[in-house]
Amino acid sequence: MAGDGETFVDPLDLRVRERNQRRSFRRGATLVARSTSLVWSSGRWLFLALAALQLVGAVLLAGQVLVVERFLNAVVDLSEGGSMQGLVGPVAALAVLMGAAALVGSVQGSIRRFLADSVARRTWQQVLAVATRVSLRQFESPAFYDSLQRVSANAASRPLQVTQALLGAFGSAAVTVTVGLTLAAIHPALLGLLVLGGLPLLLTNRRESRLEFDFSVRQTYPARERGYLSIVLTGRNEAKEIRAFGLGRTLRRRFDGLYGRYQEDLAVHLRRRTLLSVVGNLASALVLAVTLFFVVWLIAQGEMTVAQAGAAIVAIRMLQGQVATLLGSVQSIFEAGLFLDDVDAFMELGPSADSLEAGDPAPESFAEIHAQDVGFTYPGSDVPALRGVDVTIRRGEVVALVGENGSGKTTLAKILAGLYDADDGAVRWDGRDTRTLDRSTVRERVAPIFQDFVRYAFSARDNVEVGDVEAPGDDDRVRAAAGRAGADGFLSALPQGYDTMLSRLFRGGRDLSGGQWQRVAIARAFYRDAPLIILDEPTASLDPRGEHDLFESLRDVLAGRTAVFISHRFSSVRSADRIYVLDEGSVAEHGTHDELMARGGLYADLFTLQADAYLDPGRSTP
Ligand SMILES: Nc1ncnc2c1ncn2[C@@H]1O[C@H](COP(=O)(O)OP(=O)(O)OP(=O)(O)O)[C@@H](O)[C@H]1O
Repeated sequence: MAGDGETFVDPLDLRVRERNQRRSFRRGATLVARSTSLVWSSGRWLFLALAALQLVGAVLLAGQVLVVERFLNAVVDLSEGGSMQGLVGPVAALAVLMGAAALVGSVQGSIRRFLADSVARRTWQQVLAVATRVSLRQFESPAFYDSLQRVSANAASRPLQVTQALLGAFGSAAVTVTVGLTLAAIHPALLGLLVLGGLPLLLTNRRESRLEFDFSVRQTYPARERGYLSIVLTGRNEAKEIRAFGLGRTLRRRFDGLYGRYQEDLAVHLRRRTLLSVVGNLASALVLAVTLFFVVWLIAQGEMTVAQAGAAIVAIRMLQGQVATLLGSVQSIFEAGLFLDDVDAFMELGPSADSLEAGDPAPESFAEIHAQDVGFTYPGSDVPALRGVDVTIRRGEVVALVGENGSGKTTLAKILAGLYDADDGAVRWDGRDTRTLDRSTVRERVAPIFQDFVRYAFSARDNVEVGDVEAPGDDDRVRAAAGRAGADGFLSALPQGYDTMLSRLFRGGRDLSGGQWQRVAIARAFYRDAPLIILDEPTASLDPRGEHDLFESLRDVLAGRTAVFISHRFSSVRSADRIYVLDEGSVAEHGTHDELMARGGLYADLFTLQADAYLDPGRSTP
């Protein structure tokens, strides 16, 4: 991953890396080739059209220089007693050329904007395709996550920068060559003076861009602080607490203080930049004055006509602007280089994502799933989350996982759901190691609902249907699943029924209570026609009656399907066919409720603790 190992990558470090990256010719050539292939693959016809228009634009500019010479010749003729007619041709040609250049410029602007958008779209397609397919394990790696964040944060602006810079570089290179040749044809020495005139601007521009860079590095951290405060001050979730604790004024003052300091720094920075720019332009103007004297001298020597001199001056002004654009574009390509590196590193994850989809499809159903001697350690962690876990789940059973916080229940559920592969041991479906099966088909056979299920800002119907997006939308099935999860009543009563948007973020949207959301999530699992359902604390937000009803009807609702559920409420667990008690990543004991109570081990302790707390008001709940 971009060579960062597992460490957190601070955006500030990135900017410093950006500044310190090699700016060799080779790197520049690689980046130009990389940018060209990105832009080409996003819209080759638009790219070709732009390149052609740029050539046309360059020729039109060179043409203007030549026509200026003819125009000045006609002016000189006029002053020496010639007729006005001689002026008509050059003036008309100049008007046509300038009009055509303006037209070409505006068409280019529109095409460039559209092309930049196509590049952004293509980048998003590639990044999102990889982001939604890579192993979940990648999300445990800070380096991966940082890379993903960087790529997505930049995906909106950097493709535009790459496109503009690339086209800017091509365009100004074309103009520099054509107008430069025209100038050299007038007098070769003028090219040397032109380079000399550009030198002060080049030096001060470099210095200016360094100043700008240092300024933005210095501002990165306070800008992030400001950004965070603005999120807190405007966030929907934070709004309650901001009011309850009266934090608004204090946080606003903090935000404004940061802004004030930023503006003070900005004023100093802008003063420095202006000074540099004035120095650069004065020096350049000085060289221009020398060039003008030189031109006058050439005229006096009879080596140049007045008309040629005028055309040369026009060409020099044009070239100065073009050289500045060329330098700026090259600078921009280097700046975008790290983004392109990030995208490439990210794309390399694509093939490893594909390898997860190799293998036979998982069987439609199973007689027995056996997690055998399973061990698992989260990336970046030293302590295993699971060790030698042995769990058997037979078709049609209801199996419960219990244990204290952090004992490994959710981790085991994720492995059973095919979201992680075990590091040691194996999960076998009727004897077949799931690692040899196409993982996407294993996931299709499981319907898991985790504690932190997603509350999609979609309609109520969509919130149930996300349980099985491949299935053709079926209202009856949606209602049936919601009914089994006890959600049909309140969803039907919403203003637009199942079409109601379940979020206040959108017009006409409604929010649900925590318990209602949990029922919608359970409906999602029931909607999926999977042989195995995994419910991670499905009743945590349900009221006691809701919880009781759900477990009472669980076997009916499952209709022969197998369920693994995790719960801290022992009252809901006791009816399970088998209960596995996890302790620090291992199975401490297992059996039915009666067997485990008779054994008098950890389960019996925890059960008694909870039961006593309900019965004896003097004791606190565990
Ligand atoms: N993403 C992660 N990265 C590193 N360690 C993790 C991660 N998720 C969980 N862990 C660790 O793995 C262990 C098992 O966590 P797990 O979430 O499976 O426990 P749990 O039994 O489901 O807990 P709870 O009852 O609180 O939900 C814990 O020590 C936890 O700190």
